[in-house]
Amino acid sequence: MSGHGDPIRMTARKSAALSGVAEVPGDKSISHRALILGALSVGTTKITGLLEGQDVLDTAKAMAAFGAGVTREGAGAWTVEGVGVGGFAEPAEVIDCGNSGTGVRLIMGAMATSPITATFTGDASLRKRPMGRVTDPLALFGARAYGRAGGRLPMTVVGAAEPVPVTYATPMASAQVKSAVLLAGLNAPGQTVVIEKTATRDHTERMLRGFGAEVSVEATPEGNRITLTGQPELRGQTVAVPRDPSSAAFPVCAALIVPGSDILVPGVSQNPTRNGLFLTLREMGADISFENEREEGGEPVADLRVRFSELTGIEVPAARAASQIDEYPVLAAVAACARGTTVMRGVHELRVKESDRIDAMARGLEACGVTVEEDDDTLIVHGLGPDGVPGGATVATHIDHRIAMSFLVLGLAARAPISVDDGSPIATSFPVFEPLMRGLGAGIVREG
Ligand SMILES: O=C(O)C1=C[C@@H](OP(=O)(O)O)[C@@H](O)[C@H](O)C1
Ligand SMILES: C=C(OP(=O)(O)O)C(=O)O
Repeated sequence: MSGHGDPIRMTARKSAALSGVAEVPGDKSISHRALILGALSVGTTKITGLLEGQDVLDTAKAMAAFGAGVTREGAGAWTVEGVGVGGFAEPAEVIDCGNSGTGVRLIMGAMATSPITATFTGDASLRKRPMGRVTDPLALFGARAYGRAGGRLPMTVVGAAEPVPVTYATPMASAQVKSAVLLAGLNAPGQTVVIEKTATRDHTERMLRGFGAEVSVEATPEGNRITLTGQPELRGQTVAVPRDPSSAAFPVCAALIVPGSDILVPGVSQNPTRNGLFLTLREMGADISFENEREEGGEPVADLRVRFSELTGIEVPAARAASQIDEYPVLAAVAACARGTTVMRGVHELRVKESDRIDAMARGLEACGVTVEEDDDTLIVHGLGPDGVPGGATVATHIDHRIAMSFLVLGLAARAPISVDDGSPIATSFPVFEPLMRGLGAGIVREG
């Protein structure tokens, strides 16, 4: 949906201890991929636990527009009748990916090596985000892209009629770029290779293998070298989507900063390409125990028992950035409640998310009475300790779900309430955020 609806003003007030079980919904990254790989397979893919957030619903609609049969059978239960690699039909309508960078970039990759043309758009946030990072490598396969200045949406991609395989070293740590190249490589003859200096989330590689593609990963001095053999026959699968660790971050962080809290967050991914935040929080002194470690939906998971903790600021290494890239906003909120300074380095990529997240967090924290320093690639938060954050501000969320949720979490621990000007984007990734947080005892309300 490119139409961004009426803003929803929301407020969080200082909370009594949080308690209970926080069952967060399905992983957003895996949900997008389940739909796309299902569409590129022969036969039926049955998905359970699909995240029914707007980002993923927009991808489901897009897969139907490219010719797949996409049906909702029940809550989180979907089936996809695939068209096979190279089987995408030309969509008769503009593909609207709403707020989703993952959706648009992966779908561009998936269609770029078929002889079809598609036009993509999104909401006001997505239309500001750079697409050249994906269309540059797609051009090497023979695809062409025509967008607005700076490689912005709306953009038309003309797929390659005779695609050639590509070897591409990603210039930035981005699972979306890596995934777009691998998905394009599916319909190119021969081997497509992606080299990534820093490992990013590896769901595409894992799931491609699960759907029957040949994918190998080799550690080299230049980083991981991922090789895909083109033109496989992908076969429909059963996919049980595990819970989203990026959503789990919000109740986990809320429990850490609200005194007396003690909660359980089951089934949180321990995939090393996704678990950076939990390592960082432990280094800050967080009381988090990892119980019942097991595998769910092909991902290593654990139940997290989280208790309120007196936290200390740390230096978060740049090397960890990719494994917690979406968690920096809520980490910055937690850092405000820690004693001492938290230095987050290597975070430049945050500037090209749904908003410029370094700027959005810095301005919002300042409005709440927290001292912040930033440069292009660094965010530094001077913590005020538990019960030290004044709050009492309304923060601009810039159509960014993670900024909205981060400040609502901070409002649970601040001295005076914190409001966000628009909480509606929360529905893109975590549609049950409000009832889930209220179920733990958090005072989060809609205004007006
Ligand atoms: O591949 C994915 O599913 C994602 C990759 C990350 O983006 P980048 O590839 O831009 O780092 C992340 O921020 C996004 O929420 C989901
Ligand atoms: C960056 C995010 O998503 P996307 O890039 O898919 O819009 C996110 O969910 O934090």
